[in-house]
Order: sequence, then C-alpha cells, then structure tokens
Amino acid sequence: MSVAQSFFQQFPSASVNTLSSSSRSSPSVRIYVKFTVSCCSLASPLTLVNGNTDNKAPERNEIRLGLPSKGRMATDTLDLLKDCQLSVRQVNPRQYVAEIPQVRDANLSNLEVWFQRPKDIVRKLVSGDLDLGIVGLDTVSEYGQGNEDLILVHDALEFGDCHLSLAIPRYGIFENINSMKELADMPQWTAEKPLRVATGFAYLAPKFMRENGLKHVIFSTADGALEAAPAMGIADAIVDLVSSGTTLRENNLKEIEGGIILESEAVLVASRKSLIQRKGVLDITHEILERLEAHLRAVGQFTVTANMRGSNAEEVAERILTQPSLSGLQGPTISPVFCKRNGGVAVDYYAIVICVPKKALYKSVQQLRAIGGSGVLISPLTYIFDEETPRWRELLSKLGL
Ligand SMILES: Nc1ncnc2c1ncn2[C@@H]1O[C@H](COP(=O)(O)OP(=O)(O)OP(=O)(O)O)[C@@H](O)[C@H]1O
Ligand SMILES: O=P(O)(O)OC[C@H]1O[C@H](OP(=O)(O)OP(=O)(O)O)[C@H](O)[C@@H]1O
Ligand SMILES: [Mg+2]
Repeated sequence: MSVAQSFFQQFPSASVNTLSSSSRSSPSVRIYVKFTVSCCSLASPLTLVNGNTDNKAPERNEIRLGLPSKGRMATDTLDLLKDCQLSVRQVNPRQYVAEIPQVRDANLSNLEVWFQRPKDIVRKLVSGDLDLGIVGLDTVSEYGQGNEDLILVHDALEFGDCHLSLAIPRYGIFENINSMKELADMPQWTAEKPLRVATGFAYLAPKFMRENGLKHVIFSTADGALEAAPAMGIADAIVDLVSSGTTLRENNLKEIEGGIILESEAVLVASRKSLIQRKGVLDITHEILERLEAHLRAVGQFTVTANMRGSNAEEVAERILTQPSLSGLQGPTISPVFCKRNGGVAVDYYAIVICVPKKALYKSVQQLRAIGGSGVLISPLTYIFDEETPRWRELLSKLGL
C-alpha cells in the first residue's frame, strides 16, 4: 500500500487513483489523487460560500466596482481608469476599499471601488456583493462557468491580452503531434493510462477536452509554474495562459493546432441582477462605458491639421479625398484661412483637420504633402465621443430593455 493510500484510508469516502509509470517514459512512480470527502469530522456538514450567504441581493445603496487587488492586471486597470478621468484613490495598498474623487459630485457619486483577487471579483458578482468588475475574460469564463447573470459590458479593454491554450512537449512521443486531432488519436490514452493534464483551469480545461473528443484524461492542479509539470514527469500536457510564449519555449513545450481554448483580454463585466434591480447601476454603467469607449477609440489616433492652397473648400476636399489615408473619421473638416490683402481679406489657404490612426501617420503626412499640404501639426487625441456607443445598445438589448 502506498503512503497516499494509507493516508487516505482515514477518510471513508475519499478515492485514490494510483498510476504506476512503469510503462511510461519516466521511471518514477507518480501518484494521482482524486480526493472527494463528502463528510468530515465536524459535527454538522460545512458549507462554504464565496460572498453573502443569503440568496437575496444584499441591501445596500452604494454601487460596487471590483478591481484586481494584485497581479499583472492591477496597475493596467488603474491606468485605464485614470485615462478616463476616473482616478482611483487608495490611501494605502492594504486598504481594500477606495474612492474615485473626481466623481464625488457627478453622476457616479454612489460608486465604491473594492479591490479583490480577480477570481473573487467574478464570484462576488455572482453572489451579488459586487455590481461591476474589471478582470480578464479567462477569469470570467473559468469562475463564471457560463452563469447567465454575468454580462460583458465591454469585451475589449485592450490590455491583459493572452490566450488559454493546451501545450505539449516538443520531444518524446509528442514530437510529431501537431494538432488536437492527432493528440486525441494517440493510442497511448486509455482508461488505465489517461492523458495527464496539469492546469489551474479546472472548469474550462475539462470542458475543452470533452468537446475535442478526448475521453481518457486526468487533471492535476498547481498554483503556478505549470510549465514544469511535463519535464518533472507530473503531467503529459498543460493548459495555461500564454502571452509572449516565452515560458512555453523555455520549457520545451509547444502549442498545437486547435489547442487554443480562449482568447482573453480585460473586460468590464456586470451582474445582470444589479443592472436591472439595483437603483443607479445602469446609469453608472452607461457613464463608465461612454468614458471607456471614448478613450479607447481615441487611443492610437492623432489629429492632423495642415494648410492647403486652394480656390474653394470643395476643390480642396476633392483633392484630399483622392488620398486613401486622409479621409478621417467622417471626412475632412475644411475651413478658410483669412489673410489681409489690399485693405481687405482674402482666402488663399484652407485649414484641414482630420483624425489619423497612429500606424498611418507618416503615410498621411506624405500624402498631405503630395497634394500641397504645408504647416502640418499633429497632436494626440484624448477622447472621441460618438453619438451613441454600439455597446450600450447591445447591453440594453441583452437586458431586454
Ligand atoms: N502571460 C500571462 N499569464 C497570466 N495571465 C495573464 C498573462 N497575460 C495576461 N494575463 C491576464 O492577467 C490575469 C492574471 O492575473 P493574476 O492576478 O493571476 O496575475 P498574476 O501576475 O499571474 O498573479 P498570480 O499568478 O500570482 O496570482 C489573467 O487572468 C489574464 O487575464
Ligand atoms: O507566454 P508568457 O509571456 O511566457 O506568459 C505565460 C506565463 O505567465 C503566467 O505565469 P505567471 O508569470 O503569472 O507566473 P505564475 O505561474 O507563478 O502565476 C502564466 O501562468 C504562464 O506561466
Ligand atoms: Mg500568474
């Protein structure tokens, strides 16, 4: 009897799966523990919930926005809010409630910021202890588990980009395996010797494997450095987040065709119940969404102004519109430049204003010069407010409003 088996004998309903690796590449013995304890030594059964223990929406007047308290999303989230004139004031990093001073007297005066771990933000949205949150889509998908109360208000906040992916070793029996289909078709995986996958995504990873027809799979978990698991002989494959791909490469692992489970970036997520039932949440969400959209639309855009000789505004407009990079958001704004002449005023030049994406900036300048533009001024844009944001309309329709 193994050490693990004798240890788990103490628990009547725990099951232990011991897999000998004698027929595997590594000579060490690996133990897999499927541990389910349905009763324990406490007098009454213990129920753990994350968030409030009632089933009712908690009574409160404040509207709560959950932000990541630590980890790689924390700073980027605060930076984004700052760029939207929503700077969060946290007196010290260990204080988990904060405020947004700029909005004290505005529409958002009722808004409280709570710092939480990303997974707890999702759990607390579900339990009704938070109304809004900013986290990665991977966290929403993993801990929200398709819960219909979670609504994506903004699905692309343009930071925290990564993807959740399955990766296998480049070497050994996987050397020539390059797709999920090839992995599923490998004869090695049987009920007795399943494919061993290490992951922190205990919901998404099994769902993905099932959807890909992999029947014989066993999962193990760890809190970090999962990429070491195959080389340590603990797992055959891993499911983890990838952004630059460096960690996979450095650990001799590869992604395979069809192995991407989810593309992720930061999102603004809300509780449907809060949006519908809690007074003020919908208005606050509208305002935050407008600010986010206006800022994100402006990122990477420049205002370009230039002077151009011409006989009238239409003639200048025609010349500008022959150039593909100069059409701006809705078309160029053209105004006459008045100068003194012979005791009166005359118009020889027109000032043009257009918005240009950062990547087309130099090409735009070249095109402007080619059609007679001079005195080209370039300044970054802070906000672009459109008439109405499409995401707001989408949100109302998701809510049936
Ligand atoms: N390369 C990456 N690895 C992990 N997460 C990433 C990566 N790139 C972007 N992210 C996003 O950041 C989130 C990770 O946040 P988390 O708070 O876990 O940060 P962390 O720095 O990994 O902290 P820890 O792992 O110590 O809890 C993910 O949920 C994901 O949305
Ligand atoms: O593709 P890359 O840019 O290499 O990033 C991917 C790695 O980053 C994350 O780990 P993290 O740095 O959060 O360390 P952890 O495993 O301790 O959480 C993730 O779990 C991967 O291991
Ligand atoms: Mg991490």
